[in-house]
Amino acid sequence: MIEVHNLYKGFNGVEVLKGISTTFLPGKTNLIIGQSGSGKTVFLKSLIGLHIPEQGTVSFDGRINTEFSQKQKMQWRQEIGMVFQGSALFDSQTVEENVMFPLKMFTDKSQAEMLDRVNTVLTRVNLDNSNKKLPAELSGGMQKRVAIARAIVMNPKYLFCDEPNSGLDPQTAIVIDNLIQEITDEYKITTVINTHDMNSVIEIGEKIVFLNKGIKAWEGTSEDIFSTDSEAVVSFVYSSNLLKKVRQVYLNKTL
Ligand SMILES: Nc1ncnc2c1ncn2[C@@H]1O[C@H](COP(=O)(O)OP(=O)(O)OP(=O)(O)O)[C@@H](O)[C@H]1O
Repeated sequence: MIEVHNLYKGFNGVEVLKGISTTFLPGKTNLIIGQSGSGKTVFLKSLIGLHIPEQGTVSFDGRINTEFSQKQKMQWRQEIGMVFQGSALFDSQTVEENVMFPLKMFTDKSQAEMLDRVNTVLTRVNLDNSNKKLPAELSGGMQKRVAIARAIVMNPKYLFCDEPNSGLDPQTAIVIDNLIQEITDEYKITTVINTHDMNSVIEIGEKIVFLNKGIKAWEGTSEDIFSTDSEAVVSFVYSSNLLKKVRQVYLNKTL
């Protein structure tokens, strides 16, 4: 389980995260949602140590990440897979080289062992026969698959995804969401996803944390979110006229 306690982070005296506490469920897909600028990326980066919080703690199965020794930090880094916004693949490297990168960096496996592992995860994300292609030769959805393969190649305990659907059409976005959900279930990973895609909330939100102006304004499940009366959540969730109408018809509630 990932436990966050009273997390504060700001820049140049301006607070962005204002005392966030929550837990992310083990072996589940946990979503962080909220409007643009609500602090989702800063929060995600603070969880994985790319931002150092001014106050508060993040613990991974009871281990507080800011208290790690150098050796423990290296170990913990290897337990984390990350899918960055926009995939963040190395443009000049092939699919195979991109996915092999963490293995080369963190392990002393032989080339044959690494290749075997790379092929296993590429098959898992349904990307056989693309080993020698460059990212530019792939569609956006295929690039996300490569990014997911790279994120799971080290068999991580925790998977963090920053807007994994950005730039994808709605149908491809659902396929990528489902892939992340399947991998989470299969490998029992604790997955944390930043998104503002309501389809993701419906499809894969086993736990949802809603941020509003750097504060955790609500948390619950994808079932609860459509019936909550929290004003901030309602105005985020029902931001489209179509959903406003659905709310009116099915829940007999107006905004
Ligand atoms: N390195 C930084 N230095 C200064 N301010 C920052 C930095 N990173 C983020 N911020 C500020 O923190 C606030 C929250 O940004 P953040 O990127 O976390 O929002 P977000 O919810 O992820 O938005 P989006 O959905 O558009 O990606 C913004 O006002 C942003 O300008």
